[in-house]
Amino acid sequence: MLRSCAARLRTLRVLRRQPGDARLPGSQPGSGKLRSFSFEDVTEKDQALPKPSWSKDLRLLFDKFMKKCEDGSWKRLPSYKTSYTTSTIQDIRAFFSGSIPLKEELMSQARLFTRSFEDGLGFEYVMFYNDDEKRVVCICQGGLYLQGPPGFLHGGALATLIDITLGTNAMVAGGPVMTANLDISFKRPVPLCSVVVINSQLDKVEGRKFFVSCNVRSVDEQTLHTEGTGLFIKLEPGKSLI
Ligand SMILES: CCCCCCCCCCCCCCCCCC(=O)SCCNC(=O)CCNC(=O)[C@H](O)C(C)(C)COP(=O)(O)OP(=O)(O)OC[C@H]1O[C@@H](n2cnc3c(N)ncnc32)[C@H](O)[C@@H]1OP(=O)(O)O
Repeated sequence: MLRSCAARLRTLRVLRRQPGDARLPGSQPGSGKLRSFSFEDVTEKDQALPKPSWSKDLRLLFDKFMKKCEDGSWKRLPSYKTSYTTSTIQDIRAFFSGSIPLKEELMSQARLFTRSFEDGLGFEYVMFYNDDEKRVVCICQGGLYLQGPPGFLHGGALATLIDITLGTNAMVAGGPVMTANLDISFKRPVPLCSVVVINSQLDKVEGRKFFVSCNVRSVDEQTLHTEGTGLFIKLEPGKSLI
């Protein structure tokens, strides 16, 4: 497994040097400098689709869940490198009542943490949502740059994946939320480059409070790696965050 990860790393290093790389909108490829930027420049590519860096396990799981999407009971959730799309930036600013602390030019350089690594080296994941069951499943593969103990996934990386899965579950049910509390029990370490499944469930909604829980299991479901619960608070339009 680690050997295939190393091969992917070599391939990615070669790919990284190719010209015309538009992964960082606003940057001149190869110049190392940032040019002035307009949001219209963003050509967002859906990151939650198969890539060469995906392992066979991740591809098989992806196919399995795409099959479940065919009758409409499950939906694949697209995912982008920014936390927003070109058309929603004004809505987001209005929603947060001007309390986004970054200037627009810097905002244009900001990236969703989990989509900031090069393909295969960081977080590779796809989420699927079942509206009737209020469940979100995240299939994910933590790459070589997410190491904690030698050969294993960093606990903070796993906590991040849990946070975005639980947060997405709350968000698809109730709109924009922020994490107020996360409680995670690490039971068995996750081997680096392996694939795990985060199964989350919306347990309860009390006013603006969304209570969500999850477990993290190996692909063969034999190993329970982690359990977690989270509290997410629905944001109120116009209420400043800071
Ligand atoms: C149009 C916009 C669209 C945007 C779309 C963008 C698309 C993004 C797509 C990417 C997907 C990402 C998914 C999200 C996952 C990442 C989340 C983060 O990292 S987030 C980053 C990390 N997180 C942060 O940085 C958050 C920092 N914290 C905060 O900003 C605020 O504390 C708050 C917003 C969480 C709540 O503030 P506030 O609105 O003023 O709330 P109140 O004081 O009024 O309380 C309301 C109720 O909640 C209770 N309650 C509250 N807190 C707690 C608690 N800890 N413990 C227990 N309970 C708590 C409180 O007792 C009350 O209960 P009750 O009396 O009604 O019964």
